[in-house]
Amino acid sequence: MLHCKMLTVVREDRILFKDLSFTIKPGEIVQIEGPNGVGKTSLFRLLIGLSTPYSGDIFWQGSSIDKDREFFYQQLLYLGHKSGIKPELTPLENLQFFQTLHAAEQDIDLWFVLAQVGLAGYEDVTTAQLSAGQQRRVALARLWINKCPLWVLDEPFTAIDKSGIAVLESLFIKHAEKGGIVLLTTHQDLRLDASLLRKIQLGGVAAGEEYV
Ligand SMILES: Nc1ncnc2c1ncn2[C@@H]1O[C@H](COP(=O)(O)OP(=O)(O)OP(=O)(O)O)[C@@H](O)[C@H]1O
Repeated sequence: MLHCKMLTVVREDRILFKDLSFTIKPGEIVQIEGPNGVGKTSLFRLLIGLSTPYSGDIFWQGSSIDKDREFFYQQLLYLGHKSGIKPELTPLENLQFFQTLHAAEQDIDLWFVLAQVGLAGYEDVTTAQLSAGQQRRVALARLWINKCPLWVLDEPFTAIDKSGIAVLESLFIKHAEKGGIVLLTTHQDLRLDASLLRKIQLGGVAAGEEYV
């Protein structure tokens, strides 16, 4: 379970959000919503330890993440605006690299994974030569091989076409069914059934959504 308690973030003397609290249970897919600049990425940066809140705390499995950050990071897969892939390596080598460095499935067929993200036939091409969407797909392929329960995905669908988004939505459902958590931001309209997707609105209240 992920619990954010009374988080306040200030940037350049401006309060982005104040006393933000929410809890996400295993099996939930949660979209943080809000207009450009409202603080979605800033919230995620708190989660991954790239910045600290002005006040408040974040709890994972009942303990403050400050108490055992190493444990928390082992449980967390983060995908940010920058894909974190190595352009000089092939898609296959990128996944092998990820598999070696992180808690990842070792027995999974990486050719199968690359086919899942629509990169069959591109396994051995230098990633730098791929299109923007294909490069993003290389980064997203990590979702198939990681073993982390908590996925924090900042705009995962950037440059991804409609069929790619549908494949990812199915993967999110599978992850949630196994007790995982998907926390994401996107400006795309998701096709996930409303019963499967919880929305948390930053910076205002929209109909049918939750303001925290
Ligand atoms: N390190 C920083 N120093 C100063 N200001 C910052 C810093 N990081 C973010 N900000 C400001 O905080 C605000 C929120 O930025 P953030 O990236 O969290 O928004 P966002 O909701 O993710 O936006 P978008 O939908 O455009 O991705 C912006 O006005 C940004 O300029």
